[in-house]
Amino acid sequence: MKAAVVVFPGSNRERDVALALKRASYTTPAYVWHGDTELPAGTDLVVLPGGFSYGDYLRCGAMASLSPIMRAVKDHAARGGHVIGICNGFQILAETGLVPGVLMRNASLRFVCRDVHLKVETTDSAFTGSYLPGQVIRVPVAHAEGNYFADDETLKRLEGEGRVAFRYCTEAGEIAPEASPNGAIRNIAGVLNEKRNVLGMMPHPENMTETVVGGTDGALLFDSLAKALA
Ligand SMILES: NC(=O)CC[C@H](N)C(=O)O
Repeated sequence: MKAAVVVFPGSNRERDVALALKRASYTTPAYVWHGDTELPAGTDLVVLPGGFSYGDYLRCGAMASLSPIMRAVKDHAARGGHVIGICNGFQILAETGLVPGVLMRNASLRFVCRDVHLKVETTDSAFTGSYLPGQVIRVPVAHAEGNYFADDETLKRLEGEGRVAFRYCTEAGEIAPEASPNGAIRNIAGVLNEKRNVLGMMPHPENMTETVVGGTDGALLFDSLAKALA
């Protein structure tokens, strides 16, 4: 799997995600500067990492969505290439329209940094194929604008097409509003696009990939990708 990690001014998880990808695929990802206009030839997977692109000015992800590289990322996705946006990367995907919905300020109006539980709602994607259906995993969140919202029509389509990838839940797997760190509608933590080749998610699987940092539940996402895009 050939992966490219896009670096924006203010990204901060690019090395974490590169390490997680390298561990899963035994291949070192390329870093691509946001001002570049082309992806490395043969790129299978584009990663938009977490962070504070452009200092979160205007709205998280709004300015980064207009970076020169995003045209190449859109073309890659249109050709069926895979794209994952994590946290700030999800915000950038939502701003570009590559995934539906918006990320609003957390309901608490506070930055929330803690572990959460997620229910894997679909294993029918290159990102989630190595999980068990309905598996409850623990990964961290660290964001101020992760409050997912979409209109009723969009939600109906997302649910009907099995495109909600992850939902915040309790440790026992209950989809309870109090299990959500940000007030996201229907506890949605991650969504797929229509062709299922683009995933946006707020939590950070790349920060839960080794026991020494608290667990390995996030590693399966990168294993899924390494297998699907081998
Ligand atoms: N860790 C992140 O990517 C944070 C995203 C964004 N800066 C926010 O606070 O919502």
